[in-house]
Amino acid sequence: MTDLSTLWEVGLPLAGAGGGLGYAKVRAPRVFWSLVGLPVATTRFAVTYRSTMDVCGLTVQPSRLRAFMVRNVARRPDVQPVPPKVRRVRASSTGLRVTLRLPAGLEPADVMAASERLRHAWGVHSVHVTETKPGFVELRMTGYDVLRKVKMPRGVPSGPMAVAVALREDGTPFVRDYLKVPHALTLGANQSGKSMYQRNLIARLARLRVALVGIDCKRGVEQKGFAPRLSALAITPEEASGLLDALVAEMETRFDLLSNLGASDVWELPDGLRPVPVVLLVDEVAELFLVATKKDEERRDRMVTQLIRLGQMARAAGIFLEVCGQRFGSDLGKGATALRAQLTGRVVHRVNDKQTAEMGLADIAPDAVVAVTTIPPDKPGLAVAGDTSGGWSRIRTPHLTAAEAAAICAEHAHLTPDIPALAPYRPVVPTFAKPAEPILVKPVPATS
Ligand SMILES: Nc1ncnc2c1ncn2[C@@H]1O[C@H](COP(=O)(O)OP(=O)(O)OP(=O)(O)O)[C@@H](O)[C@H]1O
Repeated sequence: MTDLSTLWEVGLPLAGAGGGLGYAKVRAPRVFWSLVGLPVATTRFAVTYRSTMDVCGLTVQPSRLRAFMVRNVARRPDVQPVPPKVRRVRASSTGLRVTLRLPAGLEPADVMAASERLRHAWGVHSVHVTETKPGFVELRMTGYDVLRKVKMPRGVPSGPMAVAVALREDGTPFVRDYLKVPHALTLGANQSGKSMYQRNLIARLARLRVALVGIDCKRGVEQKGFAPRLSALAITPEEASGLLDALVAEMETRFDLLSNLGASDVWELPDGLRPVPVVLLVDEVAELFLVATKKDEERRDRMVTQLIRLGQMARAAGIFLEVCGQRFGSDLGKGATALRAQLTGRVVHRVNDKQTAEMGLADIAPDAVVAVTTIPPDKPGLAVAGDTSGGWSRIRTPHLTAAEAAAICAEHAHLTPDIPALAPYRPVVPTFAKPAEPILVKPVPATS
């Protein structure tokens, strides 16, 4: 029997009567796309490429030399407009990727502006346009909504600190590369999928040679399950304050080492001398800013200062920040916006108001703010990821239960590095006592 949960809506281009191409929406398994939709869409692309580019306004007038050759050598009276040259076509389980060389007179923005027209012309779910190098663009076409049920593509991202944590709507993985973007902020309302994002991140990082450090002031409800793979965990604001002090001390020790060895960055050191990279995961940053008494205020100010110091300097020492929260504006308290400015990787899930979306994205990718406000509540895990280049994309994490993530952490517990400065915060991993062996009593007959 067909499992209805695996059915996908596939735009299936059909050859209609009279040679015209029709378009039918059918409910079909995802594999159907690979078996039928993809070959049909590829053929349709190949057959209609020139005419589609022409009607979508993506052709230019031929050069004089070309026009001369067409008329006098090929002996054709009409000289056709020239579309971009197709340099490469690659098919994948989610769609097609086509590399185009743009002729003089066309720019990537022209192709981007026509992407909606191309999508309809070829009957695919989406067409995304990316400039790969000057003069070249890549059309990424997907045959169905890849974010509906996320399946990560195979293959590992390159780089010692890079993990594929979610899928982009163009079918490519969203890679969190700490060497490119050292610190990041994840925002979202209740039930928007923030914990799922962190869970995926931890599950991927757990496999690398990296120390994971958690701050989860909700008494550890989110992060305690990952204890076997955590080098340190703080579950109260008091512990968080001590842990941040310890991390700053560790950063200073690492700078002493760099200075003694004449290096400016831990990645310049040979493998044997390089301190293990540390990723600090803060579950709900607002908890660190909350104050009830004057004494709390001092601790809060100290913690925020330490976080800002880590944000400003820790990258070179191999310490990276991954901060999560519902909101992150100046209303949190002193130092909030200074800290936010250090967290340049931004992932914003569904939020309760436009203002929160602006807190997350307005300073780095203003166009993305509107995209955040359109995230529907019935699609938890869907988010908008922005980067400092002003670009942004819709992403969604694969579904991963807390138990699955905890199992991955337990499996990779042997990779957990010991960092002496953080030793007082190393979580105690609960060991469950083995049930006692049942005592076998030899039955004695009642009559004996
Ligand atoms: N990528 C996803 N795919 C499918 N379901 C998801 C995804 N992300 C989150 N969910 C579901 O949405 C619900 C809320 O997710 P999650 O706990 O991560 O949200 P949250 O933002 O951390 O919420 P809170 O702030 O209340 O803790 C969960 O039931 C989870 O299973």
